[in-house]
Amino acid sequence: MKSFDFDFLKFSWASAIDIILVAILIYYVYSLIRNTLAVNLLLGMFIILIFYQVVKGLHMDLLSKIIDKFISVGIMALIIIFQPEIRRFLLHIGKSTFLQKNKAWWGYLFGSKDRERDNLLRIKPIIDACKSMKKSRTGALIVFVKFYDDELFTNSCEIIDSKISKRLLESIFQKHSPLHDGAVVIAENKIKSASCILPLTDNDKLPPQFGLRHRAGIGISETADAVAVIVSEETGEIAYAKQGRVRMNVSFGELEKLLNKDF
Ligand SMILES: Nc1ncnc2c1ncn2[C@@H]1O[C@H](COP(=O)(O)OP(=O)(O)OP(=O)(O)O)[C@@H](O)[C@H]1O
Repeated sequence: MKSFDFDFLKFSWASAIDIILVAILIYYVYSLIRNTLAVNLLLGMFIILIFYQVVKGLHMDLLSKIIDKFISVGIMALIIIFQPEIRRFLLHIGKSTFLQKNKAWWGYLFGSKDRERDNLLRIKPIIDACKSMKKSRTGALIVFVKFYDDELFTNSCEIIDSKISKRLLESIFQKHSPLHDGAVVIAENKIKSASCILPLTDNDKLPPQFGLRHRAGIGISETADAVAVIVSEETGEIAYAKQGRVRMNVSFGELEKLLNKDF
């Protein structure tokens, strides 16, 4: 009689590490795609995979061949569909490395006090502009990126490349300015461009009051390593978008802390 092979039940340290790493990977993927349409896509794939296993188990050759072909083409399709998530995932891994996380060490080696002071100086005009735009109910969308990606922004943007200033931000967003439509992009310590058309998020779980400005702010935080500050024209409320998630009603104290951390 044929005996069962229980070899696969042998458990080693390598298996334990393997399981832990897979659990961490699943957690990372889940936290990146949570509240996005990618969850539905992943669920759809999962259902197809289960169906494939059932069909294969029942030896339904024709159907399993069709699904097999579909899956092999599907891998390419998945890379295209999940391109923003894959990009974010890789950026996230890069940003979470030991040296990146321990900025104190970088600062110690390369003069953190100066950097902190520079940071506050650079953030202050933005906070002041937001305060005044909130008061005057001027809608604004400001995107912060570490490195300006020509491919992502130059198509629709008006290049500015100027020092960050409160009055410049206010005049860009005031209603009669020809540049007020779209987003301002701040990178490398400069107002790089204005009037930028950004990709809109297709998240269908956002509150109904979110219009295009909010959707564009959230959209760019999903597709690029960017954060966005949104000043609502309707309510004057400040929102902060990061990694596809949005924080509403952000106070100026919080905004300063968030920008100091992320920008
Ligand atoms: N794809 C886009 N990229 C950048 N900015 C955009 C985009 N689409 C719309 N906007 C900006 O959003 C403005 C329209 O905002 P809308 O009223 O739809 O937004 P909202 O999210 O409801 O915000 P508010 O509370 O300010 O009304 C446009 O005038 C334009 O400046």
